[in-house]
Amino acid sequence: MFPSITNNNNPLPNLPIPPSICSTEPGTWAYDTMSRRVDAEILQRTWDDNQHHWRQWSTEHIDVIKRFELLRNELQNAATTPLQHLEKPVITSSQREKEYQEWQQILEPYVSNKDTWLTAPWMVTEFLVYRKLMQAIGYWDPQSPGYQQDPFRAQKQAGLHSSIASAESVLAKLFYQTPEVFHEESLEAGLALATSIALWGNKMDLSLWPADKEHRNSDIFSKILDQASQNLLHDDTQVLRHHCQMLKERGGGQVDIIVDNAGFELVTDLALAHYLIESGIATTVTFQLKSHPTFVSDALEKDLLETLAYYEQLDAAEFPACHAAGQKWRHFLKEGQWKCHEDNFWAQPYAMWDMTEPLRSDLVQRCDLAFVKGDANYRRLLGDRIWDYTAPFQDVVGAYFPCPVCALRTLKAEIGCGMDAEQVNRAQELDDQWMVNGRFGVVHFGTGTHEREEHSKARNN
Ligand SMILES: O=P(O)(O)OC[C@@]1(O)O[C@H](CO)[C@@H](O)[C@@H]1O
Repeated sequence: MFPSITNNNNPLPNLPIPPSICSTEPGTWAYDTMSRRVDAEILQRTWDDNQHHWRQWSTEHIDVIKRFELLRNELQNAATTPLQHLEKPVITSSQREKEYQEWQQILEPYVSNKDTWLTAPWMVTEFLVYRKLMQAIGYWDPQSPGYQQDPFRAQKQAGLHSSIASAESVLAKLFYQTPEVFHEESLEAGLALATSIALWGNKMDLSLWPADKEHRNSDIFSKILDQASQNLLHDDTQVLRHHCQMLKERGGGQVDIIVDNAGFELVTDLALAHYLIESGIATTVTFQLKSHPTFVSDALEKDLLETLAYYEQLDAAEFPACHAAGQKWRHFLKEGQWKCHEDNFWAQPYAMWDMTEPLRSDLVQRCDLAFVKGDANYRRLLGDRIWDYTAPFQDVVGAYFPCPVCALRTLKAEIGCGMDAEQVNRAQELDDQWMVNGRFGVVHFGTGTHEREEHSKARNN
């Protein structure tokens, strides 16, 4: 078995690497996703939202509808359709060439092995759906009417607009009802609240909970936050607090947020980033974002900028906390306290121990703490492999990650580590869907490889 698909010399987990999750077992979430859900729910909804444009777009140059239907057809026959390499795209930059070559390398073992959409690792096939969708609409082809067009735009906007009541309540709670949290020396209450908001924001994922206008006026999120502590299956908030305290005492560090979904979850990440700057934990927060639309709601830089623009123009009388936050966020961005970075790696199925360059070296040399948001990113932290649920997070992730890392994840896939056996038993007894319905969450902290300390020691000697 090959633990790595890039054959690099990156550090690996500290335990033997278990097999990958595939989508061959009926009754599992992976099987349901790849044999039904991506086609019948996700691509069907994408069709409903886009068919009007696509009918107009199909030109002699690119038949979007035909290519979209070919993809759907493959997925409708997922059990018998072997994976194929991607079509050679229009190469407009060295970045595009690199991305294409990386996909060739990712797919090669499964194409050679004649694996199908179900027998290849789930992580690879699920990311491939979205990569093929981008190719179908000509997302990178300047001649295509689909060039740089986000097929999930309507759903992302609905997510942003429909969650405004929840956002107003949560931003008021963090920034106005408890202003002392910013100045508190111990970081006790503020960090716990800000991370809890960002963690449970991950529950509101559009691919599972399609947004609609009906919810605009209801504050669903407060109820979720009220149940937060009883639904945590592992909580490293205290260890995280010690690390953040150290950063604050050093005058603030460079903190990254490896972002997951646009819409409400992104607002909760912006709230966390806001807290990190104002509390003095961070001098800079870098948002690590996807380089193309994927997994329906995953955020790109343009989604973050649209969110900010939407919040700052909200009526200050109706939504005072959202409006004020929007203005503050604009200031952070303008002053360089917030930065955005898109990278192909975040939209690819590599295990995180196969992180590509120059991203990995950047995290080693620059980043003092990376928050990793959401389920799909967490799956990649674990290489989407079947670890024992009780395997320590430090051995699985902390041992190889290029910098100190904190995962904030609600459970939406049958995978996990770092949980006490009693907590796993409790969740199993309470809910037979405990691994996939987003009801339960974890806060995990890992030290990372300490390469940065080693580099600076070597420099100083
Ligand atoms: O990353 P997120 O938004 O928290 O969750 C992504 C997700 O909805 O997609 C996959 C199934 O399609 C699972 O990893 C997970 O359930």
